[in-house]
Amino acid sequence: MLEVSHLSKRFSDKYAVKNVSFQVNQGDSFGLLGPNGAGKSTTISMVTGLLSPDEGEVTMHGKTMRKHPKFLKQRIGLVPQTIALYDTLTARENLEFWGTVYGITGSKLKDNVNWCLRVAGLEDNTKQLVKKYSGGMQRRLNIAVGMIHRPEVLIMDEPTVGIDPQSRNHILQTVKDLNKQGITVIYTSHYMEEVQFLCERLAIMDHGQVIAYGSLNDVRQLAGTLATITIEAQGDLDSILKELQQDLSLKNLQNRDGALVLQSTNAAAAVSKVVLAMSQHGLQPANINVEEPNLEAAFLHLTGRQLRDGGEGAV
Ligand SMILES: Nc1ncnc2c1ncn2[C@@H]1O[C@H](COP(=O)(O)OP(=O)(O)OP(=O)(O)O)[C@@H](O)[C@H]1O
Repeated sequence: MLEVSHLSKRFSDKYAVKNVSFQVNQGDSFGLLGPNGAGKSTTISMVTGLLSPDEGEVTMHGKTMRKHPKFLKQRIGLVPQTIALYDTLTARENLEFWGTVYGITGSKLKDNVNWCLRVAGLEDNTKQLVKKYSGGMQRRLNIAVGMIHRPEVLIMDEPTVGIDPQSRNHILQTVKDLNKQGITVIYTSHYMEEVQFLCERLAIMDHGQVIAYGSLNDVRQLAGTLATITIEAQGDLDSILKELQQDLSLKNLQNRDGALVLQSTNAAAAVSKVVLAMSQHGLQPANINVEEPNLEAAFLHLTGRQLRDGGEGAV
């Protein structure tokens, strides 16, 4: 549906984006993950037609941004990193203003405004001036403004930067709900937890280049790390340990103080195998804990660096 192929952009003689390619399918929730300065915003600016690439092409439904900018811009919405609202207007007035900028008028404008207010969860606050809104509500309205022309793809450039954890969780849930309603989402972030929570497919960027690309599971497992599963149960664990050791997909099985500990590349399948074996031996599993390999480990493996310093960005 949306194809980014071999995009490059230089500022002076330095590459901000170099040979970046990825594909976003209809209904995807696609993540663009990378540390500050990786080239995410520059990529997004080219995908939305705000910046012309030095090389490469952005194509949607077979039409290129270079030749058909209007066609693509009508189908792409952008939620910028900074809040772009008039705080002396109400939410409805802000949406009406941005709607007219897109050339939408009359009953279509009214319908679109009402739809945006509903999906952003702001229906009860339409008459309040935006300057009276909390930071989280302003962020939600900022998202709504990006959707006023009802785009097929909504691109979000780090929409949770600088907001409190409660508002962040609300925004993440809003994005998830929008995607469930069929809106294709491209979500950029330097928080791996957000991308893990929201996205099924992703590209990791570093120093202007895509260094990993694919499904969340594929990218997570680039580091080669296995999920670690711990299942506590009362009873004779040693007898089922021997049986489970026959299954080559279950690795490093141990009986550790009344808990079965094992590793696997497919945690869900492993848990159901162990739980089934336990119930066949009359054991009652309790406290199942799965530690999945994560994107942080994949980034560390690929670059030798941490994606972030830690502390921020917990979901
Ligand atoms: N207009 C510009 N002129 C010169 N250099 C730029 C310009 N825009 C971006 N850059 C540089 O290009 C590189 C990529 O920046 P970009 O903003 O795309 O990264 P990012 O991944 O979005 O990071 P952030 O989250 O900090 O915005 C950085 O080194 C940045 O300093």
